[in-house]
Order: sequence, then C-alpha cells, then structure tokens
Amino acid sequence: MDALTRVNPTPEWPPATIIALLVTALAYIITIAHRPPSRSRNDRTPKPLATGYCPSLLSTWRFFNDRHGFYNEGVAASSTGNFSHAVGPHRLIGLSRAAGREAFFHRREMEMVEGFTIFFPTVDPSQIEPSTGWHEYQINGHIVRTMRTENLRRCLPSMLAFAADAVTAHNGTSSSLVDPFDVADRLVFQFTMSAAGFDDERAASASLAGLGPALLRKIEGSTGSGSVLVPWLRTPGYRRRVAAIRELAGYLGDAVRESERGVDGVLRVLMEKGLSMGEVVTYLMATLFAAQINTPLMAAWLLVYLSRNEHWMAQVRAELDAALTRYRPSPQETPLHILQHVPLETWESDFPMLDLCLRECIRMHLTATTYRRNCSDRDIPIGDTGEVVPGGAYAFYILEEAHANPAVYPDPETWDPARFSPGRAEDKGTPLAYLGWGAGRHACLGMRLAKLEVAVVVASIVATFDLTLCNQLGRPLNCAPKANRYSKSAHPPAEEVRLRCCTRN
Ligand code: HEM
Repeated sequence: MDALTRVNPTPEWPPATIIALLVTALAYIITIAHRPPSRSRNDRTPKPLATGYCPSLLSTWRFFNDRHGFYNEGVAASSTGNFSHAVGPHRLIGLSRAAGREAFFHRREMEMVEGFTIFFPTVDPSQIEPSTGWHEYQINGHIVRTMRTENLRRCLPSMLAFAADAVTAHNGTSSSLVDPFDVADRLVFQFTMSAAGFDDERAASASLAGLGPALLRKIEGSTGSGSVLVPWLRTPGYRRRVAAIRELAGYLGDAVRESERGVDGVLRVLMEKGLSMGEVVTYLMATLFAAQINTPLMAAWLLVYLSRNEHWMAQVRAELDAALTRYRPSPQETPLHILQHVPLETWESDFPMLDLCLRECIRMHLTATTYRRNCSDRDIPIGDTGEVVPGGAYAFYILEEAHANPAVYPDPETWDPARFSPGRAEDKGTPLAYLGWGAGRHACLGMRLAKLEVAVVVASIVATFDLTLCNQLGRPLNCAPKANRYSKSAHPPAEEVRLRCCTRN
C-alpha cells in the first residue's frame, strides 16, 4: 500500500494553478464558440474591425472596456464610417455619419428593446423574453400616460414641496456646502415616485430616496462583458444585478401595498385595471430607472456650470425672477413659496434659457451607447454606402459621434448654451446632429417629466442661493470640472465637487 502511494502520488496543485487553468479553458471555449463569422464575396455587411481569433478577442475586450476608443477606431478605419464585429455570438454593426444615423434611428425594423436586452440587460434575466420585448410596449404606454398634462399638474405641487424641504434643510445657516449630485439624485427619485402616483408620504420617504437611486445605479453598473459573452454563467455581476433588482422590487411592492388606497395617477389606473403586483412593480422599476439614469446628473451638471458662469446665471435668473414677480401673491412671500404658485404652463414654456442650458449639458454629458436589432429577416441598406445591416444583426451607436463633432459644434468641449440659440442653431444644418432626446422611432418618452424635474431642482436652488463651486473641502474652484466624454454613461465629475450655498439677498 505504501509502495502504491509512492508510485502514484495524488498531484497537489496550488489553487492559483487551478484558477489559471480554468480561466485559460474558459477563454478558449469563448474564443472557439465566438469565432468571427467568415465573409462571403458578396457580403454587404460593413467590414470587420478585426479578424482572426486574437485581434477579435482584443477588440471584444475593448468593446467592453474602452468603448469609445474601439468605436472611434472602427469609424476612422472604415471608408463609410461603418464597421462590424462579432461580440460573443452576436454580429454587431457600428454605425456613424448621416447614413448610419438614418438607418439606426429611423428604420422601423431597428428594434430598441431587443438591442438593449442583449447588450445592456438591466432587467432580471429570468424575466427576459426577447420575442415579447419584456412587456416593454405596454410599459411604454404607461410611461406615456405618466407624461400627460393632468398627471404632471397633479404631481407638480408635491415636487415643489419636496424641493422646498430639501432647500430649507440647507437654508438655516448663512452658508452651507452641498453636493449637487446627491441632492438632485434624491429629489428626482421623489419626483418620479410622485409622478408615478405614490402619495406624498411614500414618495418623500427619506430612506427610499437614499436607497432607491443607489440600487438603480448598482443595476446599471452591474452589466458588463459577462452578461453578453457568457449569459448562462452566474457571474458576480449577474448576482449583484439580480439582488439589487429584487431588493428594489421588494421595497416598491411594499410601498404599493402600504398605500393601496392612497395611490393616484398611473398607479391607480393600473391597480383598477387589475394588473398583478409584478406588472405594477415592473412599470415602477422601468419608469424610475429611465428617469434616474440621466435626469439628476443633468440637473446637477447644470447647477455646476451656472455656478461658474455669470452670464448664464444672469439669463436663467432673469426669466426666473420674471416668474417670481408675476406669481408673487404678497410682498412677504419667499421665492420658495412663490414657486408653489407657478403653474405647469409657465414651467414648461417660460424658461427658454434654462432649456438651452439643459440642452447643452445633455450634449456634453450624455455619453451613452445605444443599441438596436434588425428584427426583420431583410437587410437594411445604410444609405448609399452599398452596405447593409443584415437581418437579425445588432447595431450600436455612440451619441458622442454627433455631439462632439467639431464640424457641427465648434469647440465641442466648451459649455456654450448659445450654440442652440435661434441665431446660431449649430445643430440644424446636419441631419440628426442633436440626439439628446433620441430621435425617430424611439425618441425619449419621458422628456416632459425630465425637463420639469430639472427645472424644479434648478429653480428652487438658484432662486434661493448664490452659488460658489468648491472642492470637497470647501475651497473655491475657478472652473467647472471637465466632462469625461469617454465614460460608458453620464457621470458625476471624477473629483467630487460641492456648491457653497449662501442665501440670496
Ligand atoms: C435628462 C433626462 C433624460 C435624457 C437625456 C433622456 C434621453 C433619452 C434618449 C437619448 C433616448 C433614446 C435612446 C435610444 O435611442 O436608444 C431616450 C429614450 C427613452 N426615454 Fe429618456 N431621457 C431622459 C429622461 C427620461 C425620463 C424621465 C423618462 C421616463 C420617466 C424617460 C423614458 C424614456 C423611454 C421609455 C425611452 C425609450 C423609448 C422607446 O422605447 O421607444 N427618459 N431617452
């Protein structure tokens, strides 16, 4: 027995070796399974960015980790501005220029939900049914209903009250340091809860307004290469996403149950129609996610730019002061009180300067990638390039291509709202040059609420305080932080900033 053990010892491999072997095996399987499709002579798919296993794998890595570099290189290397790449088992076409944008945004066959379901899966994978689009069309119908005038008019007083509470909390002392990104995050969550139909107690819940945005960011941040390349593997990212989705769904379900009699607006309509709790929570998650992903960031960036720009602060204040004068019921009223009397129509039509500033913030900070799938079995021509998006293929587009193009927007790194003023209208000469609210078949359905939410946050703060941009320690900064145009989605600045808020005379 002793001799046997000596002749055939059980190999003892260090864990690091075992892990290295497993990783190599997995990489090999992924490479073989996802080899780039071969091109036939008359294949009109845009040319691949990379061929062969190794370059292809490297490009796939860059698609996930250096998205803008990958895209810009693909566009630059192609005579038409379009290119293709196999990402896992999917054929993905990168589109650019007027012809690419036209095919991407305007063709009926280019389906949005199916594109996002694969490349940006923010839903619980167990609920994904690509063929039915995860009930997305019904949800869009509910979101459209949320934007109706009577609904916005209903929730506006609550939104103004939440903003007044937040501002008053910082107004006790002569000056206080505020993180605009945090304030906007909480307020927008409360506003959207109210717009969906929650009563004030539930919508204003301080714990949910803190937790909700954090969970939504966790869901957004947990999608990555694993969910596309090995969707069957329960990666840590997958587990984080599912846990965050379930946690938030649990809180929202509880809030709906607690306020069963108190709900209003779309929530009430859905409950009266007898929709299941799952369907109601799905509507809430989709609406909160769509609202939270960009709106608070844009409101906060707008405050940051205004704090460093006297000219635009004066423009925004002039139109705000005009409204305050018009709706002041008595001389003693504070700006926050007067804002409660400003009707929806004024919020929506009488702040054109604020709207120009928001438009410019979105141009500079909405760095998102957007996806489509050609859901037909027919090829879609890409203008007169001779190329097509084949039936069943996926396509992506990075909004930067339009928004940072110096031929359209001279000096694109400079925040300059006047570029959209009627005299200059830099975006008007080029087709689909401004995509801040999307375009064509999938334009933003929440623009009305988003603009109202941004206006209420900005007006409440700007009407009450003089603002000084500072670093975290309260030291004044003499310029606004730079936009990170290469991030995968809109972001706060890399170095945290604060606003010193001094009560305005
Ligand atoms: C400043 C804030 C916002 C910005 C910059 C923004 C921007 C956009 C853009 C660029 C798209 C098109 C995406 C694409 O083509 O792939 C889009 C679509 C969409 N947005 Fe917004 N959005 C904002 C706020 C909101 C809000 C508050 C909601 C709802 C509560 C919302 C709901 C939607 C929906 C449902 C779609 C998809 C439409 C469809 O499926 O056809 N958005 N948004």
